[in-house]
Order: sequence, then C-alpha cells, then structure tokens
Amino acid sequence: MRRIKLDLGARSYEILIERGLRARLGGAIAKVWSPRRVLLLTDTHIAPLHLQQASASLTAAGFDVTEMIVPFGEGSKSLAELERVYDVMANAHMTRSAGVVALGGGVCGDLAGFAAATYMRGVAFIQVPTSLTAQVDSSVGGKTAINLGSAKNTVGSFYQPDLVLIDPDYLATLSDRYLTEGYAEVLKMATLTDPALCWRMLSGVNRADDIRRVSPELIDFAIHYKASVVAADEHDLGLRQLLNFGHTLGHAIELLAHGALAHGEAVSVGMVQLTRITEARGLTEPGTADQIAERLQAVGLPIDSPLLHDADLLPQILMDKKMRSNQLNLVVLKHIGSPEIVPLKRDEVADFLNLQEA
Ligand SMILES: NC(=O)c1ccc[n+]([C@@H]2O[C@H](COP(=O)([O-])OP(=O)(O)OC[C@H]3O[C@@H](n4cnc5c(N)ncnc54)[C@H](O)[C@@H]3O)[C@@H](O)[C@H]2O)c1
Ligand SMILES: O=C(O)C(=O)C[C@@H](O)[C@H](O)[C@H](O)COP(=O)(O)O
Ligand SMILES: [Zn+2]
Repeated sequence: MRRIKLDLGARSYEILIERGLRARLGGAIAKVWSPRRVLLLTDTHIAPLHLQQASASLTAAGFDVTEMIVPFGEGSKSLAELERVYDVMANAHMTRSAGVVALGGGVCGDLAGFAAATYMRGVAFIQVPTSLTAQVDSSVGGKTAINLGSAKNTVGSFYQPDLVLIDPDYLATLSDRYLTEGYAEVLKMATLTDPALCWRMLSGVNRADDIRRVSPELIDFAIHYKASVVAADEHDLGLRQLLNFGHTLGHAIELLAHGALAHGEAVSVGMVQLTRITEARGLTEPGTADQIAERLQAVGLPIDSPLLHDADLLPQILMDKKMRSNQLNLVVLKHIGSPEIVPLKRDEVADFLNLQEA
C-alpha cells in the first residue's frame, strides 16, 4: 500500500494506492467516515463490472448505500444529470451528514464531486477512480465541474475529497482506447517536470499493453507530482495552471467533437499543436513538438485534428478558465521539463494561435 498525503491544512487527505483495494473499499472508507447514508455514483459501463462489489463492501462496513448509475460519457457532466443526482439524494433523505462516493472515471468524479460540493451547501465526498485518467489526474486536487453547452467545466468548484482510493486492478476492464487516453495526461505531467525521469519512464511505452504493464509506476509518479502541485496552489492561481498544458486547444476541440474525441485525445492534439506554434515563434526549443509527438503517436494517440480549423474554435478558446480578465494564460514549454505561462491579451490570441477571427 502506498499512502500519499495531500497537504492542505484542514482539508488535507490521503491517497491510498493498492492492488486489490476494491475488495476493501468499505473498510478503508470507515476509517475516515462515521456510518452514514452514502450516494454511490457510477456509470452504465462500470456498473455491471464493479458496482456490486463496491456497494456490498460499503454496506458491510455499515453504510446505508443508495446506488446511482448515470449514462457513460461526457454528456453526463450536464445540468440535467446534476439535477437528477440532487433528486436521488433528496429522495433518499440525505442530509448534510451524508456522503458521496464517485466510482468511475473523470466524468463520474467531476459530476459526483460537484453534486457533493453543492447539495445542502456541501456534503462529504470520496473518490474511487476506475479509469487511468481518473487514477493519475482527476481524482486528486478537488476540481469538480459540469459543462455548459458553450464550454468545458464551466460550472464547478474546488472541493477536496476526504479520501482517494486507487486500485490499479480496476484498469483490467478498461478499454485500450481509454487506457491510452489517460496516458496523455501522464505524458503531459512528464513534460512539465524532470526530462530525464520523463523519458526514462516513458521510453519503453509503445503500445496499450505497455501502459497496462507500467501503470502502477505511472500512477505513482503522476499522483506524487499532482499532489505536490495542488498542495502549493490549490486554487489554480499560479503553479497549478501548468497542469493545463495542451488544454487550451484541447478543451476547445474536445467540445467541438461532441464526444468523438476523448479528453486525453484532445489534450494530446493540443500539446503537440501548441508546441509547434510556440517553436515557430521561437519560444520553445526546436524539436520539442516532435519529441512529444513521437511518444504520443507510439501509443496511437492523435496529434492533429480538422477541428483546429473550425470557425467556432476561437470563441471556445476565449471561454478558457485560464482567461483572467482580458488575458489568456497559455502554458508553453521552453523545453521538456521547463514550462512557463505566456500571458496573451484577448485580441492577441487569434494571431498567436494562427486562428481566423469569426
Ligand atoms: N477534475 C480534474 O482534475 C480532471 C482531470 C482530468 C480530466 N478530467 C475530466 O475527466 C473526464 C475524462 O475522464 P475519463 O477519461 O476517465 O472519462 P470517463 O469517465 O468517461 O471514462 C472513460 C470511459 O471508460 C469507462 N470506464 C471507466 N473506468 C472503467 C473500468 N474500470 N472498466 C471499464 N470501463 C471503464 C467509462 O464508462 C467511460 O466510458 C473529462 O470530463 C475531463 O474533463 C477532470
Ligand atoms: O487539476 C488541474 O488543475 C488540471 O488542470 C488537470 C486537467 O488535466 C483537467 O483536465 C482539469 O479539469 C482542467 O481544468 P480546467 O480548470 O481547465 O477546467
Ligand atoms: Zn485534463
């Protein structure tokens, strides 16, 4: 068992990583929560595979469990689905002493987390991530949100869980596509930090099977890194913004793709295409984009998309949460291991990114 503490003063919590932990979820949660009503939220793909075991384990540990299954996919990060979550909680007579457990990928975690943050002004929350994206990134750090039609993660909150329970064995049932998608977020973190570590860890990863094989190391690296960044800047005011590398273009094309591009696939395109632009502008060491592209393409991730030429791309980008007042904070790599924030005025964005004004 590896225990990583995310140090946030009164909101500190532990991230436990252990194979087989899924059989003991209830016991692990009972060390943090007193007996209470619990909403156990998952999606339609995960429910037939893992819900029964999780629910039984929580019940055996003394929790009064209400299960909720949302449709799989990004569409569930919506106001309509959020309202359904509130209804299920209210119908189960959940009070402020209830708890919400997210069993799933980033979609379940982001939706359940925001419901927990807002139901009765906030009830306790625990993350049990089942996808690689969630095990390396979304379950840690407390960003919770739903989408509005016009932009990703527009309505949300910073709301830390009380505990994160990561069992890498959940990944056995995850498809190669979603495993690979999660790897894009690991590669993102690797490019932001130590280049030697980055390439040592990633050089042997050339297929989905390789990602599966090294996933415990990837999870370990990513969670340590992310926890350290969040501990230093919980509310995304400075250092944490670096975790958005590739997301300015990525979030925009993810939304425009209407489900055809997974989050990590869009981020993969975003990292490479932005780095090509910043290389051409002399901000990034030549060859950096090719280096990143080579690692992403090795596992079959996309590095380009026709949506980069969509007329709606610029309006999407200008909805980015790295937009502060009249300024977009763009995350740029000087070279691998050396990111920086480049502030752009609103009216400089189109030109900098070689986009047409609508
Ligand atoms: N809050 C954050 O810090 C943060 C970080 C990264 C991504 N995100 C968000 O997370 C979402 C992407 O997360 P994701 O890639 O996990 O998407 P997801 O939750 O849609 O999961 C991907 C697919 O895998 C399935 N799945 C998950 N675990 C499984 C398992 N063990 N076995 C079989 N199938 C399984 C899901 O049903 C889904 O179809 C996006 O909405 C993104 O914006 C949030
Ligand atoms: O935790 C963070 O901070 C991140 O930026 C992680 C990202 O991978 C993630 O996609 C996040 O949801 C994006 O945040 P947003 O503030 O741009 O919505
Ligand atoms: Zn992301």
